[in-house]
Amino acid sequence: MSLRYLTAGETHGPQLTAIIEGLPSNLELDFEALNFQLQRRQKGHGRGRRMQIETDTAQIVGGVRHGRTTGAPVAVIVENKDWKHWTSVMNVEPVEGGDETKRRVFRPRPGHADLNGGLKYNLRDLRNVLERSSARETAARVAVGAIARQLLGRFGVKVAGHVVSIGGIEAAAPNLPIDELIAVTEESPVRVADKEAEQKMTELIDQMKKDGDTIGGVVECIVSGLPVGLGSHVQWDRKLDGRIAQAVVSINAFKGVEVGIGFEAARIPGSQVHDEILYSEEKGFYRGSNRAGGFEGGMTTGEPIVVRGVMKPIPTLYKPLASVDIDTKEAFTAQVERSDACAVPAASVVMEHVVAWEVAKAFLEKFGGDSVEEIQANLDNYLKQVEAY
Ligand SMILES: Cc1cc2nc3c(=O)[nH]c(=O)nc-3n(C[C@H](O)[C@H](O)[C@H](O)COP(=O)(O)O)c2cc1C
Ligand SMILES: C=C(O[C@@H]1CC(C(=O)O)=C[C@@H](OP(=O)(O)O)[C@H]1O)C(=O)O
Repeated sequence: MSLRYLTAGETHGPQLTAIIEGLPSNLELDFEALNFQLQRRQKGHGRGRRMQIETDTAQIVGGVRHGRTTGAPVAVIVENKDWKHWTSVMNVEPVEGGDETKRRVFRPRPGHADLNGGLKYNLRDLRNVLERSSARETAARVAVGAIARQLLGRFGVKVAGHVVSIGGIEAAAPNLPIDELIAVTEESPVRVADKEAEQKMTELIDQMKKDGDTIGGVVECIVSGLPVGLGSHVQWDRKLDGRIAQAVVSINAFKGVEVGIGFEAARIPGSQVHDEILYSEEKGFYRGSNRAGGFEGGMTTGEPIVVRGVMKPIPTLYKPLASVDIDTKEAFTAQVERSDACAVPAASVVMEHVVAWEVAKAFLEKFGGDSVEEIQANLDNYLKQVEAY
């Protein structure tokens, strides 16, 4: 059975829930490390007041005993502390003129899921769409991805992310060894590899906030320590670069993805794009560069995976854009919900975790076994085969 998960839960409901199926047994989980990833997702300049209310922690309520997976489905819960402020809004059927109607959403926000969701599901309170389309759900995805990350870590695979640009302000290309990129701390939970650029980004976000506006950016994720041959060229839905692209664009507000040099490849000749093949006794086959971002033919090359994601500006604007009242059909400005001005740093953490998930899934497809020991044996056997090739 391949690795899979589902999430459930509303942003102002009691909790988010995720069920993971297909994890091997005997994976030792580090709960502190898991919660650290959740806390990183809450940080970064530009987040709104909600993040001061929440202190995200994962409770594992199934599939783990004595700190180790048993092979059973793993169930994870992340509570919404904000729930207590929303219980009546979420539970009481709105009565005309009653308190609950005040939170009804009926002037959809351009850029959010409000209007499409309302039309599609025939819902006249667009809160029913908003509650699930909110990026609050990404807390559950980070919890799930943090477990995938620990599974990969067990086999020496490392995942790191950083902010490349915000509003066109570019941080210098990091060129940091992955260990330094990973070395995020409590004080600096999200990596911007260039302090001067980070300061300018902060000022831009503050300006946007003052103007009632929002701003997006570009984030990058790197995965190192992978063997050649995860994913496959033989069928479209087995190409791992394609699967990662889908996962990245599935993150709320992500509108683009690049693998390796990405769009730059359209501007320069092939001689400057493709990575030359080299061989040495100690390394085996390797590449002189990694412009391909770790992929050829939908399979890993053995070089680090490098993917970038583009996040559009947050849709909720405190100075709202034009919209239409769904009852009267009159022109109005869009409704304003409490909101972030910029969530690019947080989104870089989300991206690390959705990528970690896809890589872990492909890793288990290749080396699958029911316990980590069985996977290790399969991996060792394959590495021997590659070495002897
Ligand atoms: C970490 C994170 C935080 C977000 N915070 C907000 C927010 O506060 N307000 C908002 O309107 N959108 C926010 N978004 C974006 C919306 O969730 C997203 O634009 C919406 O679900 C519509 O989906 P789409 O943009 O992918 O089409 C956030 C996204 C992420 C990844
Ligand atoms: C709750 C989170 O992000 C939320 C994502 C979000 C949206 O519309 O996507 C809107 C805001 O929700 P609220 O109105 O409750 O403040 C963000 O805070 C989170 O990241 O945990």
